[in-house]
Amino acid sequence: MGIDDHHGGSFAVPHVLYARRQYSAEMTSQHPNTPSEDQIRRAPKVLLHDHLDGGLRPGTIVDLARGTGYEGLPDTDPDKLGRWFREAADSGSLERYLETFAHTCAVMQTREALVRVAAECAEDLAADGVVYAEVRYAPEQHLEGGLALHEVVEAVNEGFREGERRARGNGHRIRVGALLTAMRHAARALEIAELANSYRDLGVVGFDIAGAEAGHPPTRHLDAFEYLKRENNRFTIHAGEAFGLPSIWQALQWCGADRLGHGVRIIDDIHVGEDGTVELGRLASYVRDKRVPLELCPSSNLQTGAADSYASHPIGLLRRLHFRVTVNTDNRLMSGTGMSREFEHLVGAFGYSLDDLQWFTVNAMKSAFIPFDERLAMINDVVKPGYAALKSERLFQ
Ligand SMILES: O=c1[nH]cnc2c1ncn2[C@@H]1O[C@H](CO)[C@@H](O)[C@H]1O
Ligand SMILES: [Zn+2]
Repeated sequence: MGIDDHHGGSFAVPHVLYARRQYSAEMTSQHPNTPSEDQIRRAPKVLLHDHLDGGLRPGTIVDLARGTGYEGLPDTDPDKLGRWFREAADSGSLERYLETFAHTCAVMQTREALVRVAAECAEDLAADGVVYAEVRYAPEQHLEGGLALHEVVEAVNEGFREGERRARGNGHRIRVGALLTAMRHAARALEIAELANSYRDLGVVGFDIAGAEAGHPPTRHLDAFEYLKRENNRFTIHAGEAFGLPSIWQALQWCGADRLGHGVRIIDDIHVGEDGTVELGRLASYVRDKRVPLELCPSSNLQTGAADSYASHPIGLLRRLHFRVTVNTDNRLMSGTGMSREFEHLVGAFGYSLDDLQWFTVNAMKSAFIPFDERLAMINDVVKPGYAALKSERLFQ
């Protein structure tokens, strides 16, 4: 059976792979480099795909709703509200998953709210051991309270700086860059791309498009991507999540995306034979040969129906085939997750070692949109020493 024989939006990975993976997971569970939960939390982590409006603390949503008079929340008890988001997002469809953002966006319409949410985002990521993050949001979704687009960007930037300061005060180091997202069903992509360009070197490191994928091809926003290329600016595109190879192909070959948001359905172009031999189609070969970064988000994929389980998530095969795989949270609130949690799921499913987690982290740092010399310094001076210190712990046990 081929990997592209999928039903109802999920992928069937051949049994031969399951069997082999389970065997190797058993073997590696005894491996001295298998990290504990505490080590995963302390490991330096790099996050490239995280939505600001998908990561609010439930208590903050309740506070902000009370302050602004928003009465649409499905619950005002923070614990119950958190559970509501996770369950409502667990719908098996991207469109239904996206409906939950109406509530978070509703309470993010003032300068104060945006500063607070951004500051808490940086603080929460830092407390989880994230040292570098690119956090995205759609400025056009935060104008209902009368803010102008540039005021939204400045409020979020102020929040990120405040969160970085607070994190430092708590003994954590983090650096956060913003990605400005345009909504793919709307028609403001060029305007948002121009906004991203005018705030480059001022806290904004790139551009993205998001929203429902089926029926909204990225080529609709070609003018925005061509503009950014002319400006030598960088962008990622949500592609290959709820829709398959044509979306990935357009994002890369028509739009010129530097990275793929998700890109998980590249698996449709990879054939694994009964005997375990692997054949890559032209597009999958291109993605691997050109080292196109895949911003994979395992928990999010389980909720939107893009994958069935962690153990059968295509990340296992893509990592084995040395695609430029990165691990991401997508929406921490809707998935009840964080970077440590995503790593824990993968360690549980695939028996990954600290070396594997370092590999994902170095991949992510290499693929970040900050300048090359800074990426290199983050890898050599922060990521590698951090993992080396963790790996050395077993010598003293
Ligand atoms: O996984 C996803 N796929 C596509 N769009 C998404 C995903 N997660 C969030 N958003 C969309 O991006 C907007 C800006 O952050 C969110 O409001 C949500 O509509
Ligand atoms: Zn996303």
